[in-house]
Amino acid sequence: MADSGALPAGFGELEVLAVGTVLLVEALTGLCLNGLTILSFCKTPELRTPTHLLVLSLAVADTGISLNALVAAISSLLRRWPYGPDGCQAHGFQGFATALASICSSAALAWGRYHHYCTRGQLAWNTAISLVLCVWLSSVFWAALPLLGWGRYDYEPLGTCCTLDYSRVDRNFTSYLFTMAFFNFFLPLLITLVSYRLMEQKLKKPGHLQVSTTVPARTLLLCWGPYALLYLYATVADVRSVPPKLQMVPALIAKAAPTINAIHYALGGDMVHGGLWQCLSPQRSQPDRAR
Ligand SMILES: CC1=C(/C=C/C(C)=C/C=C/C(C)=C/C=O)C(C)(C)CCC1
Repeated sequence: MADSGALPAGFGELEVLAVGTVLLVEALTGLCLNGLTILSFCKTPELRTPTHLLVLSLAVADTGISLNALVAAISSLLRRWPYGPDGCQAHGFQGFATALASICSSAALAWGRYHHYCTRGQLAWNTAISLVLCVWLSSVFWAALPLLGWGRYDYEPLGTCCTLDYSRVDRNFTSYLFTMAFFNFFLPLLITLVSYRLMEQKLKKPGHLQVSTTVPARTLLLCWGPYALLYLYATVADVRSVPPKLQMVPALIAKAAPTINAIHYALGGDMVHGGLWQCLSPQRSQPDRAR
């Protein structure tokens, strides 16, 4: 359906509408919640701490995923991809870069919190800025490689969004997939798991930790695990045996990550409570600066 407007193989009229609607809801909630997080950071000087810079990086990345989902939602509802093959490459690159930045920002934040809670010194601005730069430069680097010929972007089965193509499994695809997944999924997941485990061990006393130690790793696994499974499956078996509708499920699950992250890191923490609401009602108490 990329340009034609005809229904893609394996999808009915109602299913295309359902995918478009789910994507639209995910995109709009992700944009609103992460926009609120970014606004809180910009409007409240008390929130401008190195640890919150990592939350900001995550919110910016998640806004990028939500914008990507919005484009996919609109073209699904239009039932065609109006931006041509170059638009598909740009959409794949933008989606991939922001998705990888989101995964790596979660890991950076886990490490930042470990540093904050378990070592004596506060996280320094230099360290936080270097971490954010590393996250974004490495995400852009890995997302640019398919444009340069290592891996490639193509339409997802619905034909209304683009991502790393897994329909042609060759050495080029497998080598890119495993290297990229190692640096952008397994390593960040390991850093997240180890950081929160160490925090738990070090601060065993209840009430010491104001952050959940299990939600971040679970969110990474839940939101990006299905993609990892689909791509892994594509390397060992014929992916055409997976119904196209089922192939769209990981994309829909992953695009819920911006909403889950915003609820957990910003709305559940002091970012929005202490930030935006404080802007609106200045008589409120100052937020906990350290978290
Ligand atoms: C491939 C792959 C990964 C990344 C998937 C991404 C980043 C998908 C982004 C898709 C988008 C944004 C689609 C837009 O329509 C992981 C999780 C690192 C693990 C290994 C397999």
